[in-house]
Amino acid sequence: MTETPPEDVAPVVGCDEPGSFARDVLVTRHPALIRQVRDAHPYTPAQLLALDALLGEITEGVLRPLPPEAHDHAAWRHWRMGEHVGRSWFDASFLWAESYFYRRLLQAVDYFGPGPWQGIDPFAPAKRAELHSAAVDEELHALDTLPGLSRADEAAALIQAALWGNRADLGFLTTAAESARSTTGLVADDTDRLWALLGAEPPGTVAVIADNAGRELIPDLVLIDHLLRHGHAHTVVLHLKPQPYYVSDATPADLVDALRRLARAPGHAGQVGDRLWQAMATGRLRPSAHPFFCAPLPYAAMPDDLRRDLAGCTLTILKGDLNYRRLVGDRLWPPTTPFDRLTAYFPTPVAALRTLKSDVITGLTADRVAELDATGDGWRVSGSHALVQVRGA
Ligand SMILES: O=P(O)(O)OC[C@H]1O[C@](O)(CO)[C@@H](O)[C@@H]1O
Repeated sequence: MTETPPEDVAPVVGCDEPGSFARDVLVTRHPALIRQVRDAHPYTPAQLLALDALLGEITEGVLRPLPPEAHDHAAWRHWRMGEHVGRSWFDASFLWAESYFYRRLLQAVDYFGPGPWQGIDPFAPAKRAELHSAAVDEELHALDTLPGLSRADEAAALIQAALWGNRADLGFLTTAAESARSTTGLVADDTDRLWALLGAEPPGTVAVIADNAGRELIPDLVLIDHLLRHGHAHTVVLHLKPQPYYVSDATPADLVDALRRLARAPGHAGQVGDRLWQAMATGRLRPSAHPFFCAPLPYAAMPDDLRRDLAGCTLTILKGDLNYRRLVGDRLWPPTTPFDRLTAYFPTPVAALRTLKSDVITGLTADRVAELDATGDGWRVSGSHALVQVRGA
């Protein structure tokens, strides 16, 4: 029997449904973020005016285009900006509206210049405060327990740390109630399959598509050190965002800050930091920041150069909620839709490590979904649940 391809039936996540999670992000989080950014730096009258105009536009107005002189105007035209201009923000898909929101926020604060504000990350104060917090001190100190663990226990601990590190997302924490929620469990756990894929001989190149800086990137880097050190990868390509995005997403500047924080830490964390510093110098850890990582599109639409770059890798590890949405297409799939089927297009085997912070979910059994729904705790969006899902070769 042929099954109906799920692509034909699953709607793209939109923002127009009253009471939906996506609509709430636009109605509540984006205005809150603009207010936060307003106070982040000593902005000029023109920048404050531009931020206020953006606030008015996203709440009551219609979507406006990027200025024609913007360096990426052509890219956004290609990404269908024209179709959205003059319409309500709520008419756009969730993925498109969020991505464009962050681009316009950077425009308002002159991030791309020219001028003195060029390259000043509006989210840097929040990222920096987190990176230098007592919580990170404690997490770095906790790494001193790793040398006492067996290789298998260390591997398991590092996957858990990288997985739950995804919960530390500054955008997600805009609403205080959410930060208070506790974690419960994994809705899917393919960790064994992940390690099986990482056992390739000889070790090849592993791609890691990073998510957040600071408290998420640090455990990611510790995992990367483990992969390099124990022969799971000869080289790791770490894909970062080329510009500030979704508040805390890691840019190359955030990678540098995290490496410095690790390298200057006492104990085991410092040793990890030194090794990674060295791995950067030898090219075994290679950062990359392709513009497509800030595009408002699913990964199925990735450009050929990125596809070619990834295609040489033995595995791609994707961190976080947004990467998961882009991986499976940001559609409201029936949750039992096979993850393998939806990710078959991806040029390498994939492993998604994500805490659940939006409606999209795939690859579960009907019983598991019923069980989760019965808890009534908003398991899809609250960040209380996580998953490790893997598609092999
Ligand atoms: O940092 P992550 O895990 O990608 O999460 C970002 C998530 O936050 C949101 O921007 C808002 O909750 C989601 O749309 C997005 O998927």
